[in-house]
Amino acid sequence: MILLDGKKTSLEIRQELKEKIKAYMAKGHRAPGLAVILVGDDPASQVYVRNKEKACADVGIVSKSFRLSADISQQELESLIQKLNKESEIDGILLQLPLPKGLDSQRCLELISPDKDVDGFHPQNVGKLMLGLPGFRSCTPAGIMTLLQRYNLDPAGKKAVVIGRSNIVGKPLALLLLQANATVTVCHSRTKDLTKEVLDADFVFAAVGRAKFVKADMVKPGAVIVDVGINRTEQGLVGDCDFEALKEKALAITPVPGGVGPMTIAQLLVNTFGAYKQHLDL
Ligand SMILES: NC(=O)C1=CN([C@@H]2O[C@H](COP(=O)(O)OP(=O)(O)OC[C@H]3O[C@@H](n4cnc5c(N)ncnc54)[C@H](OP(=O)(O)O)[C@@H]3O)[C@@H](O)[C@H]2O)C=CC1
Ligand SMILES: Nc1nc(=O)c2c([nH]1)NC[C@@H]1CN(c3ccc(C(=O)N[C@@H](CCC(=O)O)C(=O)O)cc3)C=[N+]21
Repeated sequence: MILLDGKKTSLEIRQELKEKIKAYMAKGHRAPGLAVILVGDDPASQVYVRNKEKACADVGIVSKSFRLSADISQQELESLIQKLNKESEIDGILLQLPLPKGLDSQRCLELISPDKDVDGFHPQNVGKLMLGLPGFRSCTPAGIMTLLQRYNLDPAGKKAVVIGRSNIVGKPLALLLLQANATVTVCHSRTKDLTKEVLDADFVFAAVGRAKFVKADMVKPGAVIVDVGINRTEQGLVGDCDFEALKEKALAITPVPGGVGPMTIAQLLVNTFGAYKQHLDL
């Protein structure tokens, strides 16, 4: 079994990025800048935002965090986004999701300038993904594709099953796999015979949000398994896949923690550097 080590791979990517940013700064350019907006006090979101800040500092991206109270108005949040859109030293804007009730996240995401949309959530970037045009890609799916590439696991011509169809993971992941020439099936809560679909797959991607949802008897021996799930249980952080049972059967598998999560953060840094280079060229 090959352990797809997202932690290690993300550190390699971060090291490479650090060198590139250093080279830009040595030429006299400003540092790249990322604005992170966190509304409310959801503990999980606070952990992610802290991890993102640390990762930025480590590679030389200046991160500016905006921690707003849960009772902020839609209007106030929109004004902050509009202000950040205009700031020349801010290359990327990340609005941590989910937002507290009463705030319209879709409206906010559409307000973020597409050239600063390092999360790849703006309809313009989503459309570009659909068309196969260059643009920002959602960090989790893009990070997963990079992880597979670094382990020389090519889904071209293979059967890929994605469980989950969210706008941030399942749907964009399915499009990236299609672009990589996989034959893609997307499953969800209304899928009739999930086991039958998953048993057929050479590559299984689980983004469901239910602890140990994918069991060993659901997958074909020799499949590649990518576990996106982050579930906080009494036994700690658990993925959507039953890792202990699946590791015997899989050709390769991602752990949780230490798999997809760190790759998501590395991709955010890569996207921010991409936005920075575009902004310097303008
Ligand atoms: N590691 C990382 O970087 C990231 C991890 N995550 C984690 O990944 C998981 C998924 O996140 P996200 O995509 O945002 O989740 P959502 O809750 O938005 O989507 C879950 C999907 O799973 C489907 N689903 C639910 N129950 C079943 C079922 N019984 N059978 C088949 N499909 C089912 C849903 O179907 P339907 O559409 O029909 O309701 C839905 O499409 C979560 O654990 C989240 O914490 C998320 C983002 C990044
Ligand atoms: N605008 C926006 N963009 C996002 O990309 C976004 C978001 N909102 N909202 C929430 C989800 C979730 N997400 C994760 C990122 C890193 C880890 C991560 O680093 N996980 C570590 C463990 C961290 C821990 O201990 O909790 C790991 O898997 O090893 C997990 C989940 C990004 N998301």
